[in-house]
Amino acid sequence: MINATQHDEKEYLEEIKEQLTLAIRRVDGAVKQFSDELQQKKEYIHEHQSGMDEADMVAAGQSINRMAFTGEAAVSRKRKLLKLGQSPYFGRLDFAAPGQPAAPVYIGVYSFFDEQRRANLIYDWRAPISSMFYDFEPGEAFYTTPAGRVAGRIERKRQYKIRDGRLEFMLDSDVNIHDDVLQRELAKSSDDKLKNIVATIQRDQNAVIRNETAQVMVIQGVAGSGKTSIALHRIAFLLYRYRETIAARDILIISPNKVFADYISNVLPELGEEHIPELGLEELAADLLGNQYRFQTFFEQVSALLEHHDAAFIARIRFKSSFEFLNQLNQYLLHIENTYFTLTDLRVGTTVVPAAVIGQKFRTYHRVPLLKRFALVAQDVRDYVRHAAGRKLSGGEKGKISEAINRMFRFHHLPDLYRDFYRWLGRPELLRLDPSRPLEYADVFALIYLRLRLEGFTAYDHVKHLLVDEMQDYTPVQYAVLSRLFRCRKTILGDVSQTVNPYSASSAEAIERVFPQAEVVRLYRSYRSTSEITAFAQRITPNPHIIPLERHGPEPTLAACAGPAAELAHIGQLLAAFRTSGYTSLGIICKTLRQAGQAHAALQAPDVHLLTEESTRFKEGIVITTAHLAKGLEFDAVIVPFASARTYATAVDRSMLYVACTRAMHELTLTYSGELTGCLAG
Ligand SMILES: Nc1ncnc2c1ncn2[C@@H]1O[C@H](COP(=O)(O)OP(=O)(O)OP(=O)(O)O)[C@@H](O)[C@H]1O
Repeated sequence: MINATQHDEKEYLEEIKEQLTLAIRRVDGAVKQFSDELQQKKEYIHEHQSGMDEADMVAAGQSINRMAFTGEAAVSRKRKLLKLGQSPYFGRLDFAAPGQPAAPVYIGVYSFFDEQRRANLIYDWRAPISSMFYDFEPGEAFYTTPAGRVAGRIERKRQYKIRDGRLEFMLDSDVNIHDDVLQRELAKSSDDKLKNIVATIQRDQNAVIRNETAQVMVIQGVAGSGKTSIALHRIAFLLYRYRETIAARDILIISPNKVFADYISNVLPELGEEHIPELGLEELAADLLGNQYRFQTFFEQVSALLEHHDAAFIARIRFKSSFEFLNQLNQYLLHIENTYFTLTDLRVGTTVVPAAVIGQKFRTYHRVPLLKRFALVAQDVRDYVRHAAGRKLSGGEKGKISEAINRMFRFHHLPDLYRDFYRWLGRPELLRLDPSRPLEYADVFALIYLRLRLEGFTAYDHVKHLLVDEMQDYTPVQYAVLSRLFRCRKTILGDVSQTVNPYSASSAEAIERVFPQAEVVRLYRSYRSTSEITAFAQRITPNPHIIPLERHGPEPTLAACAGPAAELAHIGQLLAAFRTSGYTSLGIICKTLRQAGQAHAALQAPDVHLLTEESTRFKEGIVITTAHLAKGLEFDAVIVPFASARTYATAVDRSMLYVACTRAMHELTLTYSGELTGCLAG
C-alpha cells in the first residue's frame, strides 16, 4: 500500500530526476560546444602558424588550455549528475528558521542547483545546513556557517534509500533515525572495496569529520569503528570547506601498503573528489634516504619476528622504538654540535684566516642544518681571503679552503655519524651496520631523522594535510620525522590492539606526547562485525570499553582437525559452501606468508587469490593472505587456519590473531590441529 506521503515523495523523486535529465542535456550541449570551439581553434592555429609570433602562440595555447579545462569541468559535472540520477538524495530535513515556515532540505552526495529556479534542489552532505541531519533529531537545532550560527526547528527528518533511480524505502522517525538504516547497511554483504557512508554517518563520527580547528587530529578507535572511513570523509569535507585553498593534490595519505591503498581508493571518487596522492611509508623512506640504501621493510621485520625468536633483534627493536632513543638522538645532535668542531687558523698563500673568524662564520649559520653550513662558511672564507689578498683565488686554493673547512668537523657522512652515535651512547652492540646486508628497519627512520636534522629536506613542504593510518605501528622517531617533514595539519588514526609488532607499538598516550597540540578522539563503537564476532575477538585482546553494535550472526566456529592436511581439506569444504552462500568476499588469514603459500597451494582454484607484500590490488572473491597484510581490510567471512598453540603463542602472534579475527563482518571460523592456541583463553 502506498500512502499519500510516499506518493508525494515518489512524485517529487520523478520531478528531480527530470530536472537532472534536463541538466545533463545542458551539460552535453556545453561539452559539444567546447569541443567544437577547441577543434576550430586548433585548425586556426594550424593554418595560421607561420604568421603567428611567439606571443600569439602562447596566447593561443593558453586559450586552448582554458577551453580544455572548462571542458573537463563539464565532463566531471556530467558524471556527478548521472550519479545523482541513480540516487539523488538520502535524507530530508524540514527546517524552520525563526519566524519562517519549514522548508524541505534534501541531502545527497553532491549538491544540485537548479539554475532556472535559482534554488538548491539537493544539498551536498558537507554543506553547513546538512550537518543538522547528523547532529539533531526533530526539535530545536542549529548549524554553523562561516557567517555565524543559524538556529531554528527541525519539523521532520526523513531518510531514503534510492537505488537505480527507484525509491526502495523511506523512513520517517522522531528518534534515532539512523539505527534502522544503519542496521540494513551493515547487514549487507561487503562490496569489494571500502564504500562511502554518507547516509549513515553517526554523530560522534560527524564531529570528527567536520572538525575545522584541530592542527593534529588523532583518532584512536577500536577495530571496525570506522576510523579509515571517517578519515576519508574528513578529507572530502576539508576539500569542500576549503576548496579555494586546498586541492586533492595538496593532500597526502601515508598508507601501510599498496593493497590497502587500492582498497580505500574508491571512497573519495565516490564522493566526487579526485584521487588523493598516496605514498607507502617505505617509499617515503627510500626518497628521504636519497635511494642510497637498501633496507629491510616493516613487513620483513615483522616476518622475521614471527618466524623465529631472536632476543638480540627484539632488544634492538625495543630500544629504537622508545622515547629514550629519540631523546638520545637529540642529545647526540647537541653533543656533536658542541664538541666535534676543531677550529684552527687557516693559511691560504700569505693570508691567515684566524680560527675565531671561522668560528664566528659558523655561528652566523646556526639556523642552517649542520652539514649544510660548511659550504656556506667555505664561501665566506674564500671571500675573506680574496678581500684580504686583493686578488682572485685559484681553483686549487678554493678546493683547499673547502677541504680545510670540512676537516674542522669530525664526520660528514650519515652512516659514520650514526655508528658514532652508538659509540657515544656506549651501546655499539645495538647497531648492525653490515654493507652486505640491508639496513634493519628499526634503523631506517633513525638515519632519516639524523639526515633531516643535519641536512634538512623541503620536498614535502607543499603538502597541506597529511593522513596517517595505522599509527600504532609507528615509533617516536618515525613521528618525529613526520612532524618535521610535514608542518601541515594532520589526521592520524590507529588502534593499539591491532599492532603487528608489539615491540615497536605506540600507544595513543605516546602519540600525544609527540603531538602535544593534538585533539584525541576515542571511538568505541564497532560497526564491522556481528556481536558474536566482536565478543569472540575480546577473548584474544580484551577491551572493556568496546561497544558492539547489536547485530547478530552465527557464533564463530572452532574446527578441530586431525592434522594440517585435514585442516586444508576442511577449508576446501568451507570454500565450496561459501561459493553458494550469497556472500561476496572470504578472507583466509594466516599468520605467516609461508602458511599462506601452503594454503594457496592446497586450495588452488581460479577464484582463489594469494595476496602478498608485492601485490598492488585488492582482489574480490576468496583471498588468502597474512594478518599483517589484511590489516584495514574486511571480508564477509573469515577463516583463520592453523590456530594451534604452536602457531599462536607469543605476544606478536596474539596481535596477529586479533587482527585476523576482527576482519570478519558476518562469519568467522578458526581451524586447528593439535592443541588449540592459548590466545583464546580470554
Ligand atoms: N556510520 C557508518 N555507517 C555505515 N557503515 C559504517 C559506519 N561507520 C563504519 N562503518 C563500516 O564499518 C566498517 C569498518 O570501517 P573502517 O574500515 O573505516 O573501520 P576502521 O576503524 O578503520 O577498522 P580497522 O581498524 O579494524 O581496520 C566498514 O565496512 C564501514 O563501512
